[in-house]
Amino acid sequence: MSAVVQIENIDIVFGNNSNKTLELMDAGGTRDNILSQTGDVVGVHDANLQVNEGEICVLMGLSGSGKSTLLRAVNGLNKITRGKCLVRDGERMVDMGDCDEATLRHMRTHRVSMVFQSFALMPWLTVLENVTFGLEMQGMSKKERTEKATQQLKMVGLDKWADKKPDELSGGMRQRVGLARAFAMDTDVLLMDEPFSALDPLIRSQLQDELIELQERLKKTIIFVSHDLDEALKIGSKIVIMESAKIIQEDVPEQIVLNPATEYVEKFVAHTNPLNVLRGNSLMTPVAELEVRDGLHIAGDGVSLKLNGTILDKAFVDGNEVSVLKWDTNVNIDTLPKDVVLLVPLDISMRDAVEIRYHSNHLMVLEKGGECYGILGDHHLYHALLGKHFGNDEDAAA
Ligand SMILES: Nc1ncnc2c1ncn2[C@@H]1O[C@H](COP(=O)(O)OP(=O)(O)OP(=O)(O)O)[C@@H](O)[C@H]1O
Repeated sequence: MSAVVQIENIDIVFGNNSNKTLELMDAGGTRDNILSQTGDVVGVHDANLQVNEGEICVLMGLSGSGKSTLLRAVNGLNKITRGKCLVRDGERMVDMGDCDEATLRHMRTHRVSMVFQSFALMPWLTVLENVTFGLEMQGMSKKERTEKATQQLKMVGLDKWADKKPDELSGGMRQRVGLARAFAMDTDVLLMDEPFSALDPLIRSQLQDELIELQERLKKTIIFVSHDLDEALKIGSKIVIMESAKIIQEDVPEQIVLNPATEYVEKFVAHTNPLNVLRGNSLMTPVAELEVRDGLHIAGDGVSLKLNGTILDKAFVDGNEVSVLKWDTNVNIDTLPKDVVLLVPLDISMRDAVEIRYHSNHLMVLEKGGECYGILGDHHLYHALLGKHFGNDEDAAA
């Protein structure tokens, strides 16, 4: 995978005694300790992070944990005290903390753009002019930039509002203009600092969906700051958790929920909705762990399975054979018959699994490439809903 942003051992210190502060940081001093000794605030402490092309990397953590400080290092808005923040510029990597003004300007106009929480629109310009503004800095002709901006406004459903001023728009619409402006710049990297947090939940969820959709089409590399884990899990392909200026966990969403690295992460995770994150393969009981009686695998809830090697041959409910039906996301769950055993994809989302179980009478068998991997029943789903899926809880086996 190719890195677009490569953060290497970054420390960011606010204050006038950075040499002394770095010494104290290296000696293991805490933030509070350092503040009282030097008066400096440690914004980021020894952060390492690689963000690859097409990823949405979400920086998550409590207020003051250093998310915005780290984000702002990527476009050179925050001075890096020590370490490197490399951003790809064609064939080379530019160190945003150690480049001349012209390079920094080039990077900000062509490689890295930013969407702010406060929208940061210019109130005296129209919606269209707000979007074309950055394109003018890129040296684009008037005709070209009007075309491009109109196209981006269309993408966020605001082309009819092009001539309005920002104060004639709602908060959600203004943030859409902010998104259109950032996407119009067509930079490889988009930095988004809590862009949706000022919006009400419905609009927020809608904009999250739109961002995911836009990203699928445009394949940008996005670094997104949020203090809402549900938002992070929904949009992030990678989650980075920060606490007290340090990165304490970096992983894919499902692993953050299944294996929180510390109590701090566990506290965040405890309040998330597992339906949106967990998948069948991390909840199931593997076929190998099922009891075998008289040549049948006992799946539980009255269901037993006859396997031919790893292939499901027959299914029985209370000793009577029932049909086996394959389900995938192209099949409408509402149309599924009730008295069948369903073969579902190994990585089925928990939301689909719960919905299937709501419509059918029996547990599911997880398959991939025709081979059976495990079973997923009520016990597994309740287990996850109750947050008992942390660690290696033995109780997970039905
Ligand atoms: N320009 C600055 N000057 C001095 N201290 C700063 C500056 N910017 C940030 N800090 C400090 O650095 C620490 C990290 O702040 P930062 O804004 O990165 O946190 P955050 O995780 O983004 O928080 P929030 O979710 O509240 O925005 C805080 O203690 C903050 O006070």
